[in-house]
Amino acid sequence: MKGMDGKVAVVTGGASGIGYSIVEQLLDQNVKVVIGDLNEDKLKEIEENFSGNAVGVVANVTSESDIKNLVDTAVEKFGKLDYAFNVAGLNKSGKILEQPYEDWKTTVDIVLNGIFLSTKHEANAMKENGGAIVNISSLNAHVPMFYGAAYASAKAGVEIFTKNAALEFAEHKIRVNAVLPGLVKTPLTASFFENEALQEAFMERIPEKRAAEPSEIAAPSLFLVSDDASYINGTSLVVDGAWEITGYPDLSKHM
Ligand SMILES: NC(=O)C1=CN([C@@H]2O[C@H](COP(=O)(O)OP(=O)(O)OC[C@H]3O[C@@H](n4cnc5c(N)ncnc54)[C@H](O)[C@@H]3O)[C@@H](O)[C@H]2O)C=CC1
Ligand SMILES: CC(=O)C(C)=O
Repeated sequence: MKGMDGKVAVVTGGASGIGYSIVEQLLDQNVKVVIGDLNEDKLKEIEENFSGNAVGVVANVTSESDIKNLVDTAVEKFGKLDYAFNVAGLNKSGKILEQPYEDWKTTVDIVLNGIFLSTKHEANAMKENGGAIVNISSLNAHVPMFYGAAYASAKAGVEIFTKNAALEFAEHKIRVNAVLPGLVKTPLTASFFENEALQEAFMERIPEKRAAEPSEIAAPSLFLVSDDASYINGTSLVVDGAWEITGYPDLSKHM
């Protein structure tokens, strides 16, 4: 992709699933990568496999000092920061009537507050020379899902936050875009694929009749930071195999 050779990127949540696929594709484009994640063992394994080109930093996206350290590491090791992919996330949603407030707060903290902290520090490191940021939201930002209120609310927050950041950072030549994946086969969604009835219900609604592979979310994410997307800013790219058109199945029957 245009302009990527020799760039430096930070990827939060890069030890698994979509984030890891982004890391692999960045390394293929000769981009140096600094990964922030909680999974120390996986970070060590990645560092060993891609010696010198990928650096792992144990970082919790809800900790401002961890995020600052992550960004500082990229600048110290590789001299600059050009791209950032804010991917870390989880889903501790549940029935609203029964949802423990702690689970609600954990979800919003990681999914939404983590994106704020990451974007803030990444953009501060980019503001002299410009750059590009991709925030991973979800189709749930547009379409509600039974028992997914905390996650969906936080992901909708990520989408509008991304547009606000694009507005504020344009003067620094930093583009900020959101990617909204549909169903992707990763450890996060493993339980969906273990429940046959649930899987069938999803497939009835997804016109492509399949979940995405992580690489199918990573590739459009890389496109958005590349020079090929130089006039794309503040947008939301839905990558869902046309699922948004049909809406979520009635999961209450299967959970
Ligand atoms: N898998 C799917 O169907 C979809 C996923 N997404 C979003 O894509 C992103 C990546 O998800 P997946 O790759 O599916 O999940 P995953 O579970 O495979 O990977 C998530 C990564 O984030 C890390 N992480 C979790 N909490 C963290 C924290 N507080 N600080 C730092 N790292 C943390 C985990 O250790 C893990 O490596 C998430 O934001 C998720 O909400 C969005 C739409 C669909
Ligand atoms: C769309 C989404 O975020 C899922 C299925 O986790």
